[in-house]
Amino acid sequence: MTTDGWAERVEAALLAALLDPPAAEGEPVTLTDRLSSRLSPMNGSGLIERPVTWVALAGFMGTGKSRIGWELSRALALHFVDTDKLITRVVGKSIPEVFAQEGESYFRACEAEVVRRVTRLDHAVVSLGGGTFIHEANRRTLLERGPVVVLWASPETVYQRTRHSDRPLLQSADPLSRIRTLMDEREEHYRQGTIHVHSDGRPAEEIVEEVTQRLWDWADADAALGAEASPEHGRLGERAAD
Ligand SMILES: Nc1ncnc2c1ncn2[C@@H]1O[C@H](COP(=O)(O)OP(=O)(O)O)[C@@H](O)[C@H]1O
Ligand SMILES: O=C(O)C1=C[C@@H](OP(=O)(O)O)[C@@H](O)[C@H](O)C1
Ligand SMILES: [Mg+2]
Repeated sequence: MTTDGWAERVEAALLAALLDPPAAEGEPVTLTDRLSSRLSPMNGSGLIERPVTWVALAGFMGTGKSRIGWELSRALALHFVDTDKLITRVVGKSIPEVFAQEGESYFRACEAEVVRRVTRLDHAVVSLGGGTFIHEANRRTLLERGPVVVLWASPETVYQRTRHSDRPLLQSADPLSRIRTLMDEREEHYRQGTIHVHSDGRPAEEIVEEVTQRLWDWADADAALGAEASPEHGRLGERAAD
């Protein structure tokens, strides 16, 4: 198994996924430049105040990472990256095809590379796959980069939300038992996230609202901690406004 050339392909896919239309002649072409140039028109009417300019969403399958991540990115006027979609784009196969034809370990290697790349982005909401945060190196890289919001749901909710999908790890004669077992195994890892939000029986807008509020609380606490360490750090100008 090899992921040679992956860094370049992931970079190209990130650019393609985030940039529409493609760069015109004379426009900045690095990812960071393009991200800031794409966001700048929104600054015309004043500052955009956000709690953060980067956040990742983790949690079990079906907790709503992809959907809530997308809606959160709209609410915060940030770009959106779903790591599974990125892998699908780079490999040219669906996630079930990657698992069936290349194997899970290949998929995990792709995931690790994608984590390294998306943690170098700014102005982005990143929705992870359900297994991404389970691997220690990914977890460390993500938590060093910024807050990781973990979404939670009961096994029954997960089952209802995933029963008509083709998630490879849930192809079982008894998917509910499989969900329970896998969730038990993974729980201790998910607990290491920064912020925890329940998604059972709640509409997406309510979840996005709670996530946003909790990110503000986190950012304020972080700024207060920084101010204690160094009085310069906590000033308003240091917050994630642009
Ligand atoms: N809060 C919610 N209430 C109802 N359905 C939801 C909610 N969040 C997500 N869903 C639906 O559940 C399914 C799985 O959500 P998804 O975002 O793909 O989860 P994940 O990325 O965590 O696996 C999708 O059909 C999605 O629209
Ligand atoms: O939990 C997992 O290991 C997986 C979760 C999936 O993503 P979602 O959590 O978005 O369904 C996808 O990455 C892959 O099927 C493996
Ligand atoms: Mg998803």
